Amino acid sequence: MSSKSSLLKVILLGDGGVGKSSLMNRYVTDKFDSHLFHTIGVEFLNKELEVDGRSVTLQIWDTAGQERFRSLRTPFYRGSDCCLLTFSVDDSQSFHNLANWKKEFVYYADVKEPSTFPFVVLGNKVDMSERQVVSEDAQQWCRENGDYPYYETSAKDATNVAAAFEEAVRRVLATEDRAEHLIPTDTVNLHRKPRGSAPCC
Ligand SMILES: Nc1nc2c(ncn2[C@@H]2O[C@H](COP(=O)(O)OP(=O)(O)OP(=O)(O)O)[C@@H](O)[C@H]2O)c(=O)[nH]1
Repeated sequence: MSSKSSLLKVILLGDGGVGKSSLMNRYVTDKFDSHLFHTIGVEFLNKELEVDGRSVTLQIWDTAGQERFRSLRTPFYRGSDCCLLTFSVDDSQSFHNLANWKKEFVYYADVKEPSTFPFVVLGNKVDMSERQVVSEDAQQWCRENGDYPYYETSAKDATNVAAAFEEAVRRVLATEDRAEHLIPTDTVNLHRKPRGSAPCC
């Protein structure tokens, strides 16, 4: 890995029980617990990785999906570099609620340009035999909302979990690269002293 590592904050949002904590635990510790308790407020774990030759420390924030914990989670949205909107493929209501999750995030994270913010959508629990949400509907939602990448994951058997987090990192890095290219090179920095200048009278 190169010596310079970027710290990226990625936040997992979605209804209670869709598997946000399980996805974070699978990715960071490579473990799965079938008897997890509901998250209260937020928790986070760090993971170091290299994506396309760039070193990154991913700070993954797992939030409580239950409505009663809303006021405990929303203060942590600010400063997120990427948002993973998560639903469970065996729960159609969790899919229909994605729009509300996006809205809540945009408001509390104070996202200035939602159309260019890096969202990634995860349809979790694809190992379950009974589905309520078909891939085509999820893909269509992603297309209509901003061409978001869509990953069908299973925290239980690890399907696509690493791929989804790596895509999140790629999206953030691509957004940052675009922003850097947009900074005009002929701007004047008012805080920088001219080199070798005499003290002002
Ligand atoms: N079969 C299957 N079960 C899963 C998967 N991911 C999570 N679960 C189970 O679903 C239940 C809820 O998982 P959590 O990870 O606690 O869900 P959460 O979204 O963090 O829930 P809140 O903390 O309430 O927001 C647990 O019993 C998990 O074991 C998966 O990919 N497949």
